[in-house]
Amino acid sequence: MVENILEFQSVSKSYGSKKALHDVSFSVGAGKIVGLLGTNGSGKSTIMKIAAGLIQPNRGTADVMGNSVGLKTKADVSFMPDQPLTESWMKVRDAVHFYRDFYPDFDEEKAHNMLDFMNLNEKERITSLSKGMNERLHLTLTLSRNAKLYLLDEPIGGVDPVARDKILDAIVEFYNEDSSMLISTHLVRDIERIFDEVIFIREGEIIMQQEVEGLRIKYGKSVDDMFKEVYT
Ligand SMILES: Nc1ncnc2c1ncn2[C@@H]1O[C@H](COP(=O)(O)OP(=O)(O)OP(=O)(O)O)[C@@H](O)[C@H]1O
Repeated sequence: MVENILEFQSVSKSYGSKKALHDVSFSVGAGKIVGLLGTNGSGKSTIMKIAAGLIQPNRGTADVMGNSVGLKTKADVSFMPDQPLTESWMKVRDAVHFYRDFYPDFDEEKAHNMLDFMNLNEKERITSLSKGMNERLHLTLTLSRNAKLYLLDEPIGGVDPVARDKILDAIVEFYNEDSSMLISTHLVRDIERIFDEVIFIREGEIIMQQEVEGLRIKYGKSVDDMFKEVYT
């Protein structure tokens, strides 16, 4: 069995002359939910896009299940980008069918159950959904694949605090424990309860990877307290 589902080793990435990641190394173990925490522009989305195989690092290696990120690993990875992938003409139902036809590992029954849980109407047009409802839909589509690794980029940025709790419950409930999850966010306090481990990133560099339990015991602090301390 491969121990690390995702592994970055000394990854650097620049956009033109702008450095986004510098010598980034971390891993996501099997069965773990890991928070990727950092302020705006710290490099979270860049990490997600590299892991999803959408962009290439300039230096270093990124592996999923022991394979270098590429065509082969895309089948193991379900990515929820911070911008929706669906088309404006679609109804919720069309989006589900689109994913079902596109991904062989898509579980349609799970999608219907999750849509119910999320209070989403399958007849609704995607263009008429609010930002928060759109996020619920994309989370549903992303989690309804039977993937090894789920990458969620800011999954709760657009939803109100009450709905956030519901969405986190959905992540925990519908998450398959044989797989792993990397979730980027700067809304640390709202989401920290679901993390096994957290990674702090600042200006393109990893400054800490720690088990949440360890953090509480070693420093006597919540992840949110630690986050505020590191970033202010
Ligand atoms: N396509 C691009 N072209 C040029 N610079 C970019 C591009 N994408 C990202 N950057 C820069 O790279 C750095 C990291 O960006 P990234 O989007 O990875 O951060 P982030 O932590 O996801 O931020 P946010 O929380 O605001 O989404 C930022 O300085 C950003 O301006």
